[in-house]
Amino acid sequence: MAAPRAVLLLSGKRKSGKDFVAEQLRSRLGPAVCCVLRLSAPLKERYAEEHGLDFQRLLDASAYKETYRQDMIRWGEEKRRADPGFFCRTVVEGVEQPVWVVSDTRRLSDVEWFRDVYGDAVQTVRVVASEETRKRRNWVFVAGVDDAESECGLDQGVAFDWGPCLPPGARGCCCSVTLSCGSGTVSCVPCPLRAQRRFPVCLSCPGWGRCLHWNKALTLRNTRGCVSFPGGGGWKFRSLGSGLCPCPGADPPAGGWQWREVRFNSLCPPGGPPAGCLVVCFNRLPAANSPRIICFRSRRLLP
Ligand SMILES: Nc1ncnc2c1ncn2[C@@H]1O[C@H](COP(=O)(O)OP(=O)(O)OP(=O)(O)O)[C@@H](O)[C@H]1O
Ligand SMILES: C[C@@](O)(CCOP(=O)(O)O)CC(=O)O
Repeated sequence: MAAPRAVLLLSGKRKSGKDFVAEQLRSRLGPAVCCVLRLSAPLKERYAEEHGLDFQRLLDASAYKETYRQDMIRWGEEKRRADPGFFCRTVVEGVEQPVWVVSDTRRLSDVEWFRDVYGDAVQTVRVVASEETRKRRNWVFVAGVDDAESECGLDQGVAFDWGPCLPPGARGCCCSVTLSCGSGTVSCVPCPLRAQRRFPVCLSCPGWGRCLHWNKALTLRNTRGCVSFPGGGGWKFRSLGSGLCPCPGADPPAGGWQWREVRFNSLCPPGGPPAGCLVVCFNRLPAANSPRIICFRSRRLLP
């Protein structure tokens, strides 16, 4: 088996479109170049065998699959406890194409396995759809599934290489922002990424966050005039109040945060954004006066 040139690990909530995106990639690149790997395929196959079910029906986006999801999760987690790399090893067996798209990465242990084995070839991709869209695709919240590791295992802890909020043509990020509060403490923004509920994201922790309520939580001053929103009239950055972040010393300083430097780049600098930067990626402009969606990717704590 040849080593892959690229391994794209797709993750995202149920009905966000992971399989759809994976198929798009495969059809654009062609089956000789790209193959779609599903960690859940060997899981579903064995589960179907053991439980006398229809394996093919567990593979598609059907109600049939959803009936068994919770029990498949339980069953798969038992297997993973015994051998965390079991499903990963099984899906890569005999694959010859140079580009692999793993369409259902759900757990940190899966990301770690691929990174350990394939190193820099691995790229993490977050697929995101709004709750409304997912509902239109027949998603309904199920306790024990949507609030469990299977759905939330990668909400934190991975700084995704690719996200949903890049403007057309941008790679990596569309602007980078350096934050300083003068005292070196960290700030947090409330973030509804997880099931649209507000939860704290610490800017010192790597990972993607998304702030839908920018007026309440995060506003920016567009110092260079490179990015503007219709009807916005400039951006401000406000104090967020306290009690949002679990990290010690995380409260914003008196008077709120200030910008030390704001850089807007159309492309990420080679090697990624400078250390200590908060990388902010802006979604396509929404209609005037609708809530702005600001996605950000944080790096490390600023000095
Ligand atoms: N961008 C899109 N445009 C149109 N339809 C889409 C798009 N993305 C997904 N869909 C449709 O939404 C449904 C759910 O998508 P998909 O199965 O890819 O989601 P998923 O994230 O893989 O879900 P699951 O976690 O349940 O496997 C499918 O019927 C798919 O065709
Ligand atoms: C049981 C499970 O593999 C089902 C995944 O199905 P799908 O990717 O939504 O088609 C989910 C999990 O492993 O947690």
